Amino acid sequence: MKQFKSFGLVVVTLLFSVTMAFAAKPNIHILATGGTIAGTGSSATGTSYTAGQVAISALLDAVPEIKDIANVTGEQIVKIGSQDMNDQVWLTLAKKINELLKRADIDGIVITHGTDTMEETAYFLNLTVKSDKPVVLVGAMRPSTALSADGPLNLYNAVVTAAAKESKDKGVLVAMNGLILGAQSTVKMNTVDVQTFQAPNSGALGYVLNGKVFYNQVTLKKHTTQSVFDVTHLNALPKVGIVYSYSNIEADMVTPMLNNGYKGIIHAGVGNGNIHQNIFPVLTDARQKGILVVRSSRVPTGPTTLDAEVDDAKYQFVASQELNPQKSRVLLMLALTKTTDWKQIQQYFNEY
Ligand SMILES: NC(=O)C[C@H](N)C(=O)O
Repeated sequence: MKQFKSFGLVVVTLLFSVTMAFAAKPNIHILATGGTIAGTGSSATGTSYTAGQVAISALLDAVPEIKDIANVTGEQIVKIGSQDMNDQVWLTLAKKINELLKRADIDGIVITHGTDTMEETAYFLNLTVKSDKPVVLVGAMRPSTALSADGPLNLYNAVVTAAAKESKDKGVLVAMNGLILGAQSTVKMNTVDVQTFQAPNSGALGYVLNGKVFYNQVTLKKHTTQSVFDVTHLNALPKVGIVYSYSNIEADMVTPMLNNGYKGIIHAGVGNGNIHQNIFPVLTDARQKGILVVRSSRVPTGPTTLDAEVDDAKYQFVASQELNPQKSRVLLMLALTKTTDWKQIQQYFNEY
């Protein structure tokens, strides 16, 4: 009888600790979109491969250690190279994440994503997710079949980041090659290197080491719960395009944008967002037609500032501050869902 009692006690204790261990682990949901992290190639050493081939379940099976840090569930949203990313996927992701994060049984989200447009998706979600729970994007520069594929450790680090209490209210994050970067400041800086994601204007927010996160700074830009942008009832985004400037650019590169439904033009200018005299009149015509014009720069670092060589107030142009052209496009699309007032839009560019 005594033996039976102590056996019962052991079983209860075991059950309790298993339940506690399970309960103590955060619940992380993975949304998979494809990219090189899910890419396969015919050779382990070559550079040619196809992105977005492997399902999320197989990616997770490759990193069983993830189960030690979180209870992970996952679903496939799309299976694409992120060069094919589009507004519909962004809207789907934002709406889905907002629904998922309302649930008490989900503590954070990881999105597997191609690196080509990761910074844009991250910034779009940074402005449209309405929760302070961690949302972390992750990808890889080498396909899953490569020697020293970077995907498995990146995925592990992304789950560590999403599962960490310290990641709360930091805005949408990118976890790549050991760094934790903020969506607003991170940029893909190298076409092939695994250390491609950097924040050239302000630096990384922190890093992941040995399964733990370490933060050194936070962003002062508005994001997630402070953002005024809401996609709940949106099924499309205003059409905004980018014009890349260069020596001798001619007006006919820009004029088609005045008659094809564009609500906004991002000018990737030279230097501090300067505009060639050949296209300056086209951009002032755009303003006459009510099309918003944002001056950004093709220079990779530094802000595009108000009233440097261009009198923005005179022409009713907006200066992009530290946003590069592709992120300026994201903010202008969302800004245009609220207003066409260039002064208000300039305010958004100052704050976000
Ligand atoms: N490294 C990558 O993920 C590149 C790939 N083209 C993508 O963005 O999907």
